Amino acid sequence: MLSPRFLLLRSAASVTTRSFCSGGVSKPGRAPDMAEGNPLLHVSNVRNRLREIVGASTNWSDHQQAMSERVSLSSMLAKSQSDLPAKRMKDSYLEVHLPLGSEPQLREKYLTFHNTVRFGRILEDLDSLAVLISYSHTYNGALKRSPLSIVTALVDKIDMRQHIIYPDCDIKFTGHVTWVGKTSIEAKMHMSQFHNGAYSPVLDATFVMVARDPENKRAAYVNPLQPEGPEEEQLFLEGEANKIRRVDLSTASLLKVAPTDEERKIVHSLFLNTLDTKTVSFRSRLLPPSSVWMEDAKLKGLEICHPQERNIFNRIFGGFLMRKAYELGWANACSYGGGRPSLVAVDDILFQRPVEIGSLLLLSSQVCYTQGKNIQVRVHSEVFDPLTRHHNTTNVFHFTFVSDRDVPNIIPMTYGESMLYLDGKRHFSQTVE
Ligand SMILES: CCCCCCCCCC(=O)SCCNC(=O)CCNC(=O)[C@H](O)C(C)(C)COP(=O)(O)OP(=O)(O)OC[C@H]1O[C@@H](n2cnc3c(N)ncnc32)[C@H](O)[C@@H]1OP(=O)(O)O
Repeated sequence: MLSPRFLLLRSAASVTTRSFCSGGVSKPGRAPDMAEGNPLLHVSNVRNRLREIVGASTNWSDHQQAMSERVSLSSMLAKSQSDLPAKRMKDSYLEVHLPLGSEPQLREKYLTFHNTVRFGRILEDLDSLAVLISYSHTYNGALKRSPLSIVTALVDKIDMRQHIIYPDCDIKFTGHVTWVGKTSIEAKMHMSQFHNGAYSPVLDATFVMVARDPENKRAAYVNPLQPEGPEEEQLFLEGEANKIRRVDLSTASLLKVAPTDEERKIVHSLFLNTLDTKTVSFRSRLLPPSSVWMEDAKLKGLEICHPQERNIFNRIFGGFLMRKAYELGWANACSYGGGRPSLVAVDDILFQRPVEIGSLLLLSSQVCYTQGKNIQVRVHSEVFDPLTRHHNTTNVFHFTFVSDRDVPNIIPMTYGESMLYLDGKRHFSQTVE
């Protein structure tokens, strides 16, 4: 679904003759709509808007006061979903600009050493946008503040449609709600970049957001969604199918059930390939040529969760967690493959529990599956409480990278590692399907 305004911008963009983004061209990658000062939502205003919607504090010292003010909004929550008016997809449609071409001072924050765009920053922007889209869907003009606390539950999928993101070309995000349950919302977003005189697609993302009460303690109803026309009906049906697929995937998780017959054969064949034929022993294992033991393909990190990284509900911002996990995963893929890997897909990032401010966040990345030039990386994050010494998983992230060369085969040694390998293979197959 495209709004008339979006169509107008696309046609304006298509008349320019600028060829490509390079440092030598004046005002490279500056889209006409940005150049003419079109008053569209600037990426840096998304978070300010979110703060206004929920009444979040701008100073950490005021956060308790802001939180207690929000508690009083509980009485504004709907008692059932049918008490809320149905919304259309266009009610939540948003278009946000990241003018890297028009605003050179903005580039610094997004720039990598290799003169590409930091994908971790894009993940942060997508997360904020998904939240704003969800608030647009649940907007109630009669209320000054929204009583809902909308959090990211899952990044279902991010498909890269091109690997290069230019650091000096304007970027545009668009998106809207495509499906709702009772308390959950699916938002689809698209990112495109102004290049060769027109916007071309860079990525498609699907996030699932969950609405909670003002204290973020229990689920809260969201407005139903009324699709209009066959295109929107189709999006809604896909959302329904996505929900069923997620349930099926979680039911078939290798943490709950045994691998399939075919998967068992794969694990056994990997095992046989590592046996030392000279010793006829189950215990003596040899690494096959051009291979790496899984144990040797890990990279770990620690984050101290400072107030600066808080979200509007005074927990750690999901986008920050994604950025940190992505950068660790990328560094691991980089050191594993020996080249500079590009991201192919992000899938199934699960936000299992919130990360409190002040937490010690342990991030652990593992290359878990390889095929040709492809590297599948899993990043696990957990908070560690130094007083109780308890560890609690908060997130699991899955990233698929492609290297510029063939990479060594990753080989599991233990049964647990074999399950990680199969899980990685399942995720990889999903992304290349
Ligand atoms: C100021 C600058 C920053 C501005 C940016 C603001 C951005 C704010 C966004 C964030 O940063 S959020 C931070 C990252 N996310 C989190 O910390 C969430 C951590 N996870 C949780 O708190 C819980 O796991 C969660 C609330 C997501 C789910 O809790 P429950 O498992 O108890 O949920 P419940 O069983 O009550 O189900 C509620 C709904 O969620 C759905 N759900 C739960 N887990 C899901 C999942 N994994 N995938 C899809 N849907 C899921 C579930 O189907 C159901 O939908 P329906 O009512 O529509 O049927």
